Amino acid sequence: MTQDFTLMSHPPLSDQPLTLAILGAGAWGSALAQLACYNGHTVRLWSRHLGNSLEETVNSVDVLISAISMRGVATTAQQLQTLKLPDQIPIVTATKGLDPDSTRTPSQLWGTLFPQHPIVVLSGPNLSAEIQQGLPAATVVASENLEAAKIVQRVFASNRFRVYTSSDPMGTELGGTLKNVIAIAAGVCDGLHLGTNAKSALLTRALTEIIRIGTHLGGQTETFFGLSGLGDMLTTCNSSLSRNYRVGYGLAEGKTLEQVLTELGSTAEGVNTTNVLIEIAHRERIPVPISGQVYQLLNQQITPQKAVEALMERDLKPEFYAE
Ligand SMILES: NC(=O)C1=CN([C@@H]2O[C@H](COP(=O)(O)OP(=O)(O)OC[C@H]3O[C@@H](n4cnc5c(N)ncnc54)[C@H](O)[C@@H]3O)[C@@H](O)[C@H]2O)C=CC1
Ligand SMILES: O=C(CO)COP(=O)(O)O
Repeated sequence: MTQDFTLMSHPPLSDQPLTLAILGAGAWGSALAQLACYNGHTVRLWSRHLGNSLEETVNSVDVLISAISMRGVATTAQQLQTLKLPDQIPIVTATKGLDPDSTRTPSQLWGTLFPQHPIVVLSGPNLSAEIQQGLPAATVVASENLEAAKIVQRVFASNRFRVYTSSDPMGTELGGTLKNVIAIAAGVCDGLHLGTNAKSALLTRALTEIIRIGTHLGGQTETFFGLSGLGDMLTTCNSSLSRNYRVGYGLAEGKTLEQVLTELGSTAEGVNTTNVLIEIAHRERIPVPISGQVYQLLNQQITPQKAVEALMERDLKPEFYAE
């Protein structure tokens, strides 16, 4: 049994109504389903908890969208490989995380398992609760296959959701992924009441750190100044709607990580992303001072106050220098 969604729709900006499969019926999958239904598309929503058939869900769809948490991406993609996907349909990944086993991004996982399909990354400053309320927002759809990105752009674009295309999937994906680590740091900063100057310093230096890692891994510098980079960082680091921000805030209040995650009861990708990022940074010798302190904090190696001290007392240097 598959679940077909039809909510109140408005005249679509897309050329014709399509049938979409959305995998993951959590906060983000549901918000994406609402946006697609608003444009008159038929949405089949699948999750392991709904108990519906994955095979029936993907049968004859025009676009497949994954909004599964990182921990479910590899197994779900492997499960899909055993089924028949319609030829060459775009696969859209909206997950913001890094795979702990391979240290790869979701789009890399999908691309390896489905080489015949164009892979499109969807990422931007998109707190699902605001989108579900119908508030205006913008996002980026990025792919090496620009035609596929344009199809996805038309699927979601409306008077409440502005969608830009990009030809830099890696940069677009990493911006949304790495800012979750920084959102934890921003939550700590606000939870300790360090003030506006400290927060601006943190976010500005964090953007430099994200660009250093992101370009090393293949993203383009300019992408990190766009919606999926700086844009998403500003949203997530300034909103108590962000679960990653709430993790940092809770730790600053003296709660344990376990306590914070239990209270949250939902996905905070930044915790796993920090651990995987530090593994990559050690392996590739990339300096990541802010993420390094978040790592120590999450792994109970340092207190929030000591993490701030450690960042303030680093070696003095010019603001901009060549690596
Ligand atoms: N909530 C938001 O505002 C946004 C979330 N995202 C990203 O979307 C992804 C999902 O986030 P949410 O929907 O908020 O999380 P959620 O916790 O509300 O939902 C997670 C979904 O993933 C599924 N899932 C988890 N483990 C699985 C497994 N092992 N196998 C199969 N399915 C599994 C769950 O059943 C659920 O449908 C995350 O990577 C998040 O960073 C991106 C943009 C906005
Ligand atoms: O990615 C998000 C907003 O763009 C959602 O942030 P959280 O996962 O921290 O809630």
